[in-house]
Amino acid sequence: MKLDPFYPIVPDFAWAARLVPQGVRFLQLRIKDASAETIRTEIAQTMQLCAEHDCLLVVNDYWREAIELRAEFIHLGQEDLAAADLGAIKRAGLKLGISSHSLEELGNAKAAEPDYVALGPVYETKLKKMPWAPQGLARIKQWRAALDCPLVAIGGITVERAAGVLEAGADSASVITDIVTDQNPEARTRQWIAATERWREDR
Ligand SMILES: Cc1ncc(COP(=O)(O)OP(=O)(O)O)c(N)n1
Ligand SMILES: Cc1nc(C(=O)O)sc1CCOP(=O)(O)O
Ligand SMILES: [Mg+2]
Repeated sequence: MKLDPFYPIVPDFAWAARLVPQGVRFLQLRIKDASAETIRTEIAQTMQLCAEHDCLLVVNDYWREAIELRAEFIHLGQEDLAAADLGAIKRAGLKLGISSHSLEELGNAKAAEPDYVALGPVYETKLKKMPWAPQGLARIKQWRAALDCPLVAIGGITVERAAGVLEAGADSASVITDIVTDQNPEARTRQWIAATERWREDR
């Protein structure tokens, strides 16, 4: 499958409702610290929004809810993957994206036959403390050569860095901070869409 080259991640439906109408085609809903009821409501609302805007939605972490609500795509980190019922995910027809930060984790990810593998952090990220040093663009080339599925790059990516990441071989650049901390996140989203247009046209 071909991924859109721009892959923003939002923390809730309210953020999705701001960004998706700008022309986002590939989005992750990454909810943290919410009640079970809120999680289900937010996933359902964001699924409806994305369906209305022809945007492929990836639900982070909550694979049980994604199955129940008939979502299309789930993202799991390595610990999430180890704890998840991979058979149930596959039987439900959910597409699967998996994080990786080392060669060992790349091997774990490939063994799960994912629909994309994410490599991070490409650059230093301020979003969360990570035990891995920034991987850099050379690592993207290495991961690209080792994979026969799409590659997502994540971590510290800005609109100015997006072209370098995509030129290095990533199929999509994922981003949180560069958008959600911008003074005008809607305008920043449009800048991202314009900056990644060349890779969209190739598809
Ligand atoms: C595209 C993408 N890449 C990596 C992650 C991180 O997943 P994980 O390590 O499970 O951490 P949390 O995001 O769940 O805190 C991601 N969500 N998306
Ligand atoms: C949530 C997450 N996971 C990463 C990984 O490397 O697995 S990096 C990251 C944060 C990405 O956000 P920002 O664009 O703000 O740096
Ligand atoms: Mg996770």
